[in-house]
Amino acid sequence: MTIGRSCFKMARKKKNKSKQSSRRHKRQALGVLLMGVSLIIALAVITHDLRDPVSLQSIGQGVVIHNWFGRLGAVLSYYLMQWTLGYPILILPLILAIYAIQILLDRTFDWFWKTTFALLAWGTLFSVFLAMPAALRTDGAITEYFPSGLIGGWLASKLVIFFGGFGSIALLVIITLTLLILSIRLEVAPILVGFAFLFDKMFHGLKNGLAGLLRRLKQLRLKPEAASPGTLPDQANGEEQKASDEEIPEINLPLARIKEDLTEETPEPESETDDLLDQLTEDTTEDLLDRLEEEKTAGPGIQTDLDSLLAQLEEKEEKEAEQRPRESAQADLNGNEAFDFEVQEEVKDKELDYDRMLKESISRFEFPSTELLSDPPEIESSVTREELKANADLLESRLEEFGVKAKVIRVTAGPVITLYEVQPAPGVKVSSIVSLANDLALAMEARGIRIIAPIPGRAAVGIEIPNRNPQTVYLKPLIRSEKFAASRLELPIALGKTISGESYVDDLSKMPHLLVAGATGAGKSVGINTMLMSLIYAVNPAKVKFVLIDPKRLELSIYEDLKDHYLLYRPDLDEVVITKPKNAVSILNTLVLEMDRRLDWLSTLKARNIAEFNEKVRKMPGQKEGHFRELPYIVVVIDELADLMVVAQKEVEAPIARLAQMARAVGIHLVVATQRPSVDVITGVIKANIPARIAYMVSSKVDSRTILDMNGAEQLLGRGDMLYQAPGSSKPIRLQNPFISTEEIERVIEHIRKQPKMPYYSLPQPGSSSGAGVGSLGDDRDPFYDEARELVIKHRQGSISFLQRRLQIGFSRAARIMDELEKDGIVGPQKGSKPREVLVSIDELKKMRGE
Ligand SMILES: Nc1ncnc2c1ncn2[C@@H]1O[C@H](COP(=O)(O)OP(=O)(O)OP(=O)(O)O)[C@@H](O)[C@H]1O
Repeated sequence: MTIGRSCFKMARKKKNKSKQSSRRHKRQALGVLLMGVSLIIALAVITHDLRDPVSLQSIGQGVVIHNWFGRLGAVLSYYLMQWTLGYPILILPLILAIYAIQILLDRTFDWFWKTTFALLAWGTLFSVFLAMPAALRTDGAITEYFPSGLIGGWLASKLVIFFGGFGSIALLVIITLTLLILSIRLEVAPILVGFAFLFDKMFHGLKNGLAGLLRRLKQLRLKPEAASPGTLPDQANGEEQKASDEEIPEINLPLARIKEDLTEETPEPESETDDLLDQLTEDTTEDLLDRLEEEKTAGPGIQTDLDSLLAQLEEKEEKEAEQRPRESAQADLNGNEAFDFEVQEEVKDKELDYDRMLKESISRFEFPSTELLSDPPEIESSVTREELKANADLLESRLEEFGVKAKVIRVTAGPVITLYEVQPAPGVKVSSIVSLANDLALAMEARGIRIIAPIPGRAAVGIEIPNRNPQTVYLKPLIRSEKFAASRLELPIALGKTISGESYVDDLSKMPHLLVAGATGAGKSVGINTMLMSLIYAVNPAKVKFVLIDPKRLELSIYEDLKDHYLLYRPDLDEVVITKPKNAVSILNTLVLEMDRRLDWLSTLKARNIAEFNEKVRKMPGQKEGHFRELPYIVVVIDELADLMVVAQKEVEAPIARLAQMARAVGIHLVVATQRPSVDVITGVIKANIPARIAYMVSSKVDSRTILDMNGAEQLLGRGDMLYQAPGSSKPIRLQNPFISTEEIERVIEHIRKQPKMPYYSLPQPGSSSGAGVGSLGDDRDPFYDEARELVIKHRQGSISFLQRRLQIGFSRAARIMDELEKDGIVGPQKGSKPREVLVSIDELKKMRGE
């Protein structure tokens, strides 16, 4: 039976694989074809030659064709160019090529349509530009449409006719600028600021120039009086001074003024020099040196002033030299600040982009219709009343044969099994019925009979007997059921139908983790698929993300297409649905980091759980954009834990145990499935922290006890027959899991794939030194240490708030990391409110890491 099932399964996998590969090949063929067509069009247009004939009919023998693609190329390029946009029609093959790339990569570029429209607009504009000379020459009466094409020619001629030559050029310039702003997001403000700055500089330059000229003119007028020797206090030098003044006419004007001031017995002659120096300090050193040169030529009479001037100049130079490193350091700092400002702006922009994209994706997201799911077959054989009555009588008589007097008081027929509630006669021990399970199965010709003794809350023993014609439970009616549709559950999962045929829905967020066990072929994979589908039908991809770990391969690979919607993955790993144990360990550790990060955020907002946190964030819209964002739930599915445990038990167990212990509050929920529910796979630590369990048919009582802590699962029928142990309830409930086919899943996934993409929810990157993050578990270092170190060095920003913002962690944690960084000599000590100095360069960091 099991062999049959696994054969069937293998065949299904094979079928899926070959279907996927044939689709991929068709797609690739189409992509290459389109690429080829685009290349042919482009080359035909580029090699268009006016001498070539323009009609296929008119082409006679012996005509030389210049076009690379012969007659067809000549005609094609003629119609494409002359009847449309002229040379700018090259945008057509360009658009076609982009489209072909999309097909080849099986991706839809968000910017495709925008770019297409932009290219069309630019093409048209260029075409008009090309036609402008002819239109201006002929006053709008164009007759030649080369190289502009008909469209450009017609538009250019109309422009010239209506707006005149100057008007149409002005209009074209305005349109070009508008298009530039729209298409390359050209910022006008910085250009205007640039112009303003230029004008300002020019204005000041002009003003200073004029002022200087005026000053000089004024001083020229002062010169004769200043040069009067009689006014000099030092009469002995009078003659010499006179001579020198004559020799050097107007150049020593400032000093002449000093001399003049001295004669007027100004109280502090030095202060005048200071004044002068003050004025000079406003000038550049070159100005000063120029002027000094001038003073030097002024002769010995003014030597003292020159000396003092020289001394002052030296002093100034020293000061300048001293200041230079500081200034450059300052400039560096400023540079850095500006850079960081840009970085912050960029980050902010990105955050705003993220929020905008998220908002748009949420509002435009359409849930899949239940029509995509298959209908249950119209006529399903159901058990008739008579049949049930006959079975009840048979059961009573069989029990009597074994010496047990009992009466069937109620019969409930489910889709797969029927529950007979039996009331033992006075004096009959319940245990005597329980021990009859196997004998009864034989007597009733039934496969597995499960006895519930007693039925909780009832004075009866339950005997579950499989129906002869079991019905399949379909997902569609369950999703449509009131229980599912009207549920206000955070993560509703349609688990199946109860024995009485009622829909059973539970909330994964309340479970909060789920252990699924069952022998191969018992229905685990179908069960996991129905869980994922339930979530897809109920929760927007912005609110829930899946991490899928599938070491068996192929089982969950079908969900790869949900990459841009529901999947959470690490771009640095080479797979989005994890199949390699190495990657599984890595992503599990990343999830531990994510958990830590979320715990931190929750504590910052004083929220007890993710629902409270999201509620608080919703109520602070201002904050939301800057700092906190609503968090999606994360559902981690591991389909076959045993396959991971075999390879790396310790590495896998540690993060699973940590997540199971602490992640419930932060919205990370585990669904762990295994076909080997033995203690080496479901270890005590894992089991103790995963309270909700699903047991499909297992092969032994021991397995049943490992998963449920009781017998019973070994009596299940397979094909989705299961026992669900809800956390906190004393007894498991028997459910029939809904069935979903691969085709249904494909249809739903195809629908989701067409929905607007969600922005990527980034997971924290595990630090390089801690390997795949495993080391961070036992390490004293903060798990964010490596990332923080890299950020600080890269952006040269040693501030706590920077770390808070970039890592989205609380203050105390960021401060702790900063202390660690200081201890390790990455940043300098705290100096007031300024950011700390970053002491290590990016190259040094690389060396530290041994790169
Ligand atoms: N809920 C269900 N209703 C009807 N049939 C089911 C149901 N679940 C599973 N089956 C049948 O059982 C087969 C095996 O199921 P499934 O692939 O889920 O088993 P499994 O437990 O995942 O096995 P394995 O461990 O080998 O992967 C399915 O192909 C399907 O025919």
